Amino acid sequence: MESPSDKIIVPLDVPDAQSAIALIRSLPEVNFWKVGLELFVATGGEVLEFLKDEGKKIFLDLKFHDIPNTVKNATKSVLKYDVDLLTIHATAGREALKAAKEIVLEGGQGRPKLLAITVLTSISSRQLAFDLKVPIELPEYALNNALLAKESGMDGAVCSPQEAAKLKEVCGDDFILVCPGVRPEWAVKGDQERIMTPARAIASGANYLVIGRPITQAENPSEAWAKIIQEIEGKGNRE
Ligand SMILES: O=c1ccn([C@@H]2O[C@H](COP(=O)(O)O)[C@@H](O)[C@H]2O)c(=O)[nH]1
Repeated sequence: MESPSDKIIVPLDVPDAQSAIALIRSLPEVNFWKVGLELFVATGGEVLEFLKDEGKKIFLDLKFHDIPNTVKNATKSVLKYDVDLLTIHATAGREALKAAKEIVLEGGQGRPKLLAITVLTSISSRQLAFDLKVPIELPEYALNNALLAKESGMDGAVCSPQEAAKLKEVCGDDFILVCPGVRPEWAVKGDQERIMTPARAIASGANYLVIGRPITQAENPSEAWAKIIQEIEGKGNRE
């Protein structure tokens, strides 16, 4: 059985390879790292190669959102990095999602697993309705996007832990749910809108939690990591 530490993905939201490598070295207990837009735009594949050499798992969170042909070719370019997870916005549409899946299947490695972004965890119900003018409730919209992703061959979705239980129930156990928007009670929310504590997020059905600033910006990141693991194990949380 997977231990809580296998379920936590820590984002390398730093501006250069030097800072990324320092962070990776300072947290040897972390096995799964996320490389997102900030670091990938700055460094390309450099840190991905370092992570591979260190035997770490990689979530490449590039959140593709483009026409099918571009998503297909960008996914093809990702194959050379041999990463574990890759993200595409569900709102890129059915054809873009299917095109990405076809390219991964053609690659024959069974990787990366493809995850669709349902609704960014920084978006509130109010923003969805008033800024983005989406005329349905947020949980229903997230579920709709997850179902579109599943029908299009995606392996899973990125969602808020607040939507995880419903998405698991409807999309099934083998549909991987990766949840950012995770905040221990002692951490600040920052720009995240739809949050939940780590223990509750796991109990709600999240397969993986993405936890960044509560760990990486902590005075002692190793202690913050250990505290989160203890809270998930039920030793020390107040839930
Ligand atoms: O809906 C989404 C999709 C991706 N993210 C990414 O997760 C981390 C969260 O970091 P924190 O510091 O724990 O807020 C970050 O890299 C985002 O790009 C997300 O937050 N929400």
